[in-house]
Amino acid sequence: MSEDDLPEPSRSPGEDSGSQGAPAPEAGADPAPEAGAQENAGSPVGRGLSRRGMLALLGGGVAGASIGVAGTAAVVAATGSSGEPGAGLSYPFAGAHQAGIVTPEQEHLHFAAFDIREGLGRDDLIELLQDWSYAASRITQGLDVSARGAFDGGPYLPPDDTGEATGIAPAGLTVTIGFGRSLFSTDAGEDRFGLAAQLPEHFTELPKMINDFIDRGRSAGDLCIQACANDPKVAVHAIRNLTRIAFGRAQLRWSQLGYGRTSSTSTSQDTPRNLFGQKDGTANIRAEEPDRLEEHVWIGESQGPDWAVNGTYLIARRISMTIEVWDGVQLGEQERVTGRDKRDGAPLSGGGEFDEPDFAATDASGALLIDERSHVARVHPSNNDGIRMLRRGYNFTDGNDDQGRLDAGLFFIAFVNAPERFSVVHKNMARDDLFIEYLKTTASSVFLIPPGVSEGGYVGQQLFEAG
Ligand SMILES: C=CC1=C(C)c2cc3[nH]c(cc4nc(cc5[nH]c(cc1n2)c(C)c5CCC(=O)O)C(CCC(=O)O)=C4C)c(C)c3C=C
Ligand SMILES: [Fe+2]
Repeated sequence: MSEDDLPEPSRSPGEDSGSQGAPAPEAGADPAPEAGAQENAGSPVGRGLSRRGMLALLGGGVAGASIGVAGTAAVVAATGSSGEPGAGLSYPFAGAHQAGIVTPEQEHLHFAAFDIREGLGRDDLIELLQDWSYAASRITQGLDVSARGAFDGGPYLPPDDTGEATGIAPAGLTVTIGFGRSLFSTDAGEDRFGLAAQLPEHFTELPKMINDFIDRGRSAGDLCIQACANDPKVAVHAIRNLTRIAFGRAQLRWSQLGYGRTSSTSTSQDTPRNLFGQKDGTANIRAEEPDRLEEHVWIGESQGPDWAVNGTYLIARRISMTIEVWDGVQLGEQERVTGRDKRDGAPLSGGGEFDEPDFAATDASGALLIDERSHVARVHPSNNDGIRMLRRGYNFTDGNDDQGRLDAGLFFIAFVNAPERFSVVHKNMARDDLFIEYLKTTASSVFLIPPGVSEGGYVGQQLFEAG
């Protein structure tokens, strides 16, 4: 992918030849009045980073350093040269919905939540979202975060881009940006960004569940970024560089790495296995099911508000799985708990993997073939007012405890058009799902994922234009 394949970039101060001869801004100086309102300001691809974004890449305080360097070369991270699966694959950043939801689920995740720095206001938030949109529109196409990138900023400045994705990007990278409830109103009721009136009525928190041991430091946040890619380094590069751009404006609150998808979001994908060895994602909503997506995933006009239509809610739950306990459980019991055959993922009522479970089917003695307390029975739409969700989770393994047990599990991600609908299913699961014995939830978050970015827009623009 060459930079020439992208819409003509506009020239932002100090970023390329357009700034030749311009006075070098002093690092740490307030942005010029016009900063953030650069030429072609509508286009995330064409905008360029704000002056503050560029300063952040310099480390936020290189006293006296000039950033008015004329850099003429477009820096391009070569695509598809590593031989990694999907290395040359790219998904557009712009669209009706954000990428990273129905996009065929990639193999690796780096998820991050951020808090906006105290004292910052609405314009600062908008500028950050513009900078993130600009950088995301580049890195998802295999480019460096800025035109100067990893190598063309000259020998006397830290490079704009950290460089580790060069040669392996974009690897199917998607960057999905979301808003926490605290962005609209803090727990103390503070309206830091003049957004309280825009808080959607459906944007509720999840109730506490049985087996919830929630670490607040690993939950929630003002903003989130979900970076998914088919190469782990590309996903980490995305979060690392977007975090750098946010320096001085938003601070990383928590982050989670995930490996090996635990779902399928397209009919083109095989069903993967989770750390319990189960086929996971069989009955998921897929990109090829537009009616189900409209009904269960995308925020519709009747749900609103208008600015959020075509967006969705992301539920993230870090669920530790007691894998050593599970590993000692007999195969037949493991299957009873799940309600599906472990080898082929078929429901215990019979048929193949993709056949619907028959919860009324019995054996010769009259016993139900699928236990009423099995996971599949508890979470099935027929037991939950027809509610479905789009699951997009990942495995995690974060070391071990002092008894030698792995700290491993499922970083569960689901997209629904109202958190309350997720809670209905979740309550049913928490109440008497046989699975609960093997699970412990250590973090829980809800983020609103605003609709997609139009050519010429930035993530969340609809919200800020709404009032
Ligand atoms: C409340 C939402 C859910 C949580 C939390 C959850 C955790 C969880 N699930 C598995 C493993 C499997 N889940 C499966 C199906 C399935 N799970 C949910 C919801 C939650 N799971 C739904 C809605 C469904 C689909 C139900 C249906 O329509 O049939 C399956 C079966 C295969 C599949 O369809 O994907 C497995 C296996 C784990 C390990 C886990 C927490 C660690
Ligand atoms: Fe499940």
